[in-house]
Amino acid sequence: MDICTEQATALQALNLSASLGHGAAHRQVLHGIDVSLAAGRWTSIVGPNGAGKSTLLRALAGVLPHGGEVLLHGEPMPGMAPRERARALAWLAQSGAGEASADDLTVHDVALLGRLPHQAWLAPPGEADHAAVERALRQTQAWEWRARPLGSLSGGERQRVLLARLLAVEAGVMLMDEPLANLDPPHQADWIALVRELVGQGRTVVSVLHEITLALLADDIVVMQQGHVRHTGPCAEPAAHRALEAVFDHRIAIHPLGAHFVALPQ
Ligand SMILES: Nc1ncnc2c1ncn2[C@@H]1O[C@H](COP(=O)(O)OP(=O)(O)OP(=O)(O)O)[C@@H](O)[C@H]1O
Repeated sequence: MDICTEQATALQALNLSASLGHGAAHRQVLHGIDVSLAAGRWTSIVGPNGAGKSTLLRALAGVLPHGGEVLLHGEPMPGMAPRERARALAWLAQSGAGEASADDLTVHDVALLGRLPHQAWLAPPGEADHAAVERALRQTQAWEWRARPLGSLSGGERQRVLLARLLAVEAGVMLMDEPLANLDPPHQADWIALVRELVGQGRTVVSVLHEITLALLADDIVVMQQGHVRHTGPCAEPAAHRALEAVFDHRIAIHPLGAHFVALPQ
């Protein structure tokens, strides 16, 4: 079932394929993926280790060469002006992926990087940029650390700053790879509340998550295995739960808990 039969589509992959590695390590990682991600909803992408979740997210973010097409609001991404695209779609990389180079920057300056797509070439940041950065750092409770170098923070604190950088973009579509990595349970709950708030404002959130119980709090789910999408649909549907159990070799079982669902190891 297509997620977006009734909603507008924010992002769409058409026959998407991608390969990684060179020489003997070269391998095809995504195999002809067709998926539609609904606008104004929160979609979780889940699947076993190595299923291709991060690769799919990177291809959707336009940061990985790929075959097939990615459409953002119906428009082919390569045809969009880079700044326009960077304002419309923001991406949070998997924790630790290429962020060490920002270690000497202050927390404030890291978050300010999220405003680059809004700034004129070589122009200093304006009032709107500073306001967006403060808002974002307060949303992730990172404002107090604004003068500290990123490299001096713990893993979870750092993750909250990188999340603030993404929020500072104020993009309509936000892709997040393992946004809950290193976050303690209260900050995981804060992130979920924040996503609900963003979706309530009409934004689109797509997150790769490993914790299935948390992933099932989303509106929709994309279940991946071995570079293929095995299922897409609303999180509450039994077909999604059966697909999840199958891709994890029935080593998890999904049970209802009040209005939600929990995934328990078998
Ligand atoms: N540089 C690379 N060269 C070759 N293969 C790679 C490379 N990077 C990743 N892969 C392979 O691509 C596949 C998909 O990786 P990807 O990181 O997208 O999976 P994932 O579903 O996000 O995994 P995880 O849950 O472990 O984070 C894996 O089998 C991985 O081994």
